[in-house]
Amino acid sequence: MSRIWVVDDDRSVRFVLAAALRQAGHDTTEFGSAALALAALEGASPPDLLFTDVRMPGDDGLVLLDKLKQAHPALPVVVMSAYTDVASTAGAFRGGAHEFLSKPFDLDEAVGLVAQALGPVEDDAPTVPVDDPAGPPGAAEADALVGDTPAMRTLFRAIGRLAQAPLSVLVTGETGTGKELVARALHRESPRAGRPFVALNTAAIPAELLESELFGHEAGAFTGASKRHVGRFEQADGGTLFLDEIGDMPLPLQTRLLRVLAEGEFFRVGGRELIRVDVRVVAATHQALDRLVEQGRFRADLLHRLDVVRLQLPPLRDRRDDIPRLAERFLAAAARRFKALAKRLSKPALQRLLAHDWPGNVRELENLCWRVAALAPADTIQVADVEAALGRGAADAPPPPAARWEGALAEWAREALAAGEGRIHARAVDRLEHCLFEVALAHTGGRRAEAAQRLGLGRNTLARKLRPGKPRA
Ligand SMILES: Nc1ncnc2c1ncn2[C@@H]1O[C@H](COP(=O)(O)OP(=O)(O)OP(=O)(O)O)[C@@H](O)[C@H]1O
Repeated sequence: MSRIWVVDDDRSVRFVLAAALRQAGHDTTEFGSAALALAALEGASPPDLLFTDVRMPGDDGLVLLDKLKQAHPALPVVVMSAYTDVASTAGAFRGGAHEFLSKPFDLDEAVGLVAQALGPVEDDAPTVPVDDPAGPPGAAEADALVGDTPAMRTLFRAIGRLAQAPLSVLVTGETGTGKELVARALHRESPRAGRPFVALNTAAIPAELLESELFGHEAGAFTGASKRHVGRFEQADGGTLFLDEIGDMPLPLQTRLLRVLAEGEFFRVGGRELIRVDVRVVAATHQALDRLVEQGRFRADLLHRLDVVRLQLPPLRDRRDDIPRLAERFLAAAARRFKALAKRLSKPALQRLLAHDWPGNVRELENLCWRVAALAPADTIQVADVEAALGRGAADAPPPPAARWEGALAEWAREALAAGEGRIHARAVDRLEHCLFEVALAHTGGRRAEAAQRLGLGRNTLARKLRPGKPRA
């Protein structure tokens, strides 16, 4: 039985939610305002989970969230709101909300969230369908790594052993091979399992926000920092911090991370209070970090610090024998979600799956299974269904690198034009050259002649362009 608090000024919402939670076996307490909940916290231990409305007289739900996160960073808070715009959801998640529930919400969904939040992994584990007539799989089953090939058995043993040791782990492997799932397993099986698992994808956060995302900031630390923000390191105190795509971390931040890992303490951005944390870091990358070190894009000493133990995940094409079981698992999950009987693969359809190369690895297989589960007309999946789904999959495959930056450039240009900015062409060319020169010089260890040659530029041209005073966007 878990202790759950419900904070909402709307008595009827409080009433129905608390009743549903009680019916699910939880011990619930209701509060009509943030102040009442905070007052109760003074004398009592915190609940296991708290639901709060956003708009309330007095302190609103986001202020309450902020205060709670300062006092109890590991407490999962579910923010409820009738206003589901980006500002509300972003505000809630920036404040460290565990989940955002749009009002009116389904009571089963709210109750299911509790099970998900208080399961062995405390963070944003994939949602388990709560309305499953056959009973939802436990979080452990939903998160379990499927694999029976020698490579995976070796991996599972390593995870079992490593989970107990307080060592940093570097998980490497192509995209979609299950790096995050491995990090979660390391946490779930570790003595830290009762504490938070916090994940941060370094590549998904703009460089200028990354530092405050990791280490937090004080109110007024920079323009727009109106409130104190508790960073991921603090949120993960006592638990595990999963740093995905670590190869994309900008160099200055790598230096800071290295220091924090060495000393176990840091200041929030703009802060004076020294924060001590006990965090196990699991980092992941799909890039060859050793190559990035050679190119001067990744600090060798940080690599050594993170790479105490390395877990290399095999691409799916190197463990094709796992494909049938994985497909079965994903088709069963889709069937549960669609409230239907699981579809089966015909022999030729399975052969087609086995023959595919899976550049997107397990994630690609998972997506394909969901597509055929939804689209195949009969209970038995035919090879034509797989072909059709693979065809669509190709369109969803990640674009080649050049197309990726062209897309980003187009987006930048659209925004600049919309904002009425000037000198767009000159600024774009300037940035493009700056980026090329930086990478080429890093690649050649600062040797300009070689950098020019590799770029296909004359030596003098490069020297001229690198001359100080050249306008920069
Ligand atoms: N061994 C596995 N058993 C079951 N499901 C798996 C396995 N490996 C991966 N998956 C599933 O495939 C999807 C991708 O896995 P995950 O996000 O862990 O990959 P990743 O390597 O971290 O990807 P990326 O590098 O793109 O971040 C997830 O939905 C995950 O649940």
